[in-house]
Amino acid sequence: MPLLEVDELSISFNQYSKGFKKSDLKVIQNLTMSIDKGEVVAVVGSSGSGKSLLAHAILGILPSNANISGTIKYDGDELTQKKRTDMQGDEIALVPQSVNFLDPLMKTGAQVRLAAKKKDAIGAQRRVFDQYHLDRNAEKLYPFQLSGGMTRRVLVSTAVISEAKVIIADEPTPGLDPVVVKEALSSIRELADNGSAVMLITHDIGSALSIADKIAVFYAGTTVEIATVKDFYGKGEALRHPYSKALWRALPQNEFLPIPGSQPEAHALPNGCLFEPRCAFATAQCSREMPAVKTVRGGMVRCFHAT
Ligand SMILES: Nc1ncnc2c1ncn2[C@@H]1O[C@H](COP(=O)(O)OP(=O)(O)OP(=O)(O)O)[C@@H](O)[C@H]1O
Ligand code: NI
Repeated sequence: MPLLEVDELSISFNQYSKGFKKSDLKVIQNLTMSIDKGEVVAVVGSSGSGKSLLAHAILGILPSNANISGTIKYDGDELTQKKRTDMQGDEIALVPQSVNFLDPLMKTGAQVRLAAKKKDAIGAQRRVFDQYHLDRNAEKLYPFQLSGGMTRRVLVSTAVISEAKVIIADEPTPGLDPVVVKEALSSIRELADNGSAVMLITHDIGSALSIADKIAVFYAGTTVEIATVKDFYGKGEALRHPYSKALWRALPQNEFLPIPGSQPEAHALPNGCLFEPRCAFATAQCSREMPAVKTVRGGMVRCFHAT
């Protein structure tokens, strides 16, 4: 049984435009995915595809104008707001996308200790800092005194010390030098090897492939494919969705072929398949209906024509 299970999740925002006409902006549609213990599932997709919103929905921190449908389950039970309060937030931890999640007025050591589960918070914090190559002096620094790489390691430390069973790392490596990226990624892999279920959110498919077990490909607020890392090779012949194949082929180390067109915006979504306007294989059915999720060769795909 998966530790975290998202089923047919949809999220929209109430918007009031001119003349007080209320409209509903759909940002996530019928999104389905799951993560097992010990597994890293990477969520890849371009900017605005709904990656951070998925993380925020799981953590129950969406803004109040969000409407949610579908279910999110943790260890078999639906994650209601009450269940989240009962768990006191220590089963699911976020490595946030923005350093703004750190308190600028609090020294990093004290901040990380707040998340500690053990009684000996200082000991636990020092062990985690050692593990992530943050020296003794680092605990006395304020967030603004940290380098980019140190900030990332402090953020990861917060998740590690919480001993959370589900860890969601939202874009943990932007703007870091390659050595630090590698280090941050391997520390995320370690979390899974120690038994956590990890969601790695990134727009960098290369990073995702280096540590993940599965890749969930997002497009315009839904999962178009979930494939194992082994399916990413050659010209993408083992992949199931035209968008995943195109993403793979667009990598510099592959054919570097750009995908014509752009991801539709939330206020102008197509009626049928969200990828239809850019798809070379689209038929009349694709412009009429959104394809349901199906299993093809052991992977999940949302395409009428996948074989
Ligand atoms: N509070 C909000 N009200 C209305 N729309 C929102 C709100 N928050 C996010 N959105 C919209 O939802 C969509 C998905 O946003 P999200 O932050 O999840 O994207 P992302 O995949 O994480 O992108 P990035 O790679 O840039 O971090 C975007 O189009 C965004 O503009
Ligand atoms: Ni994001």
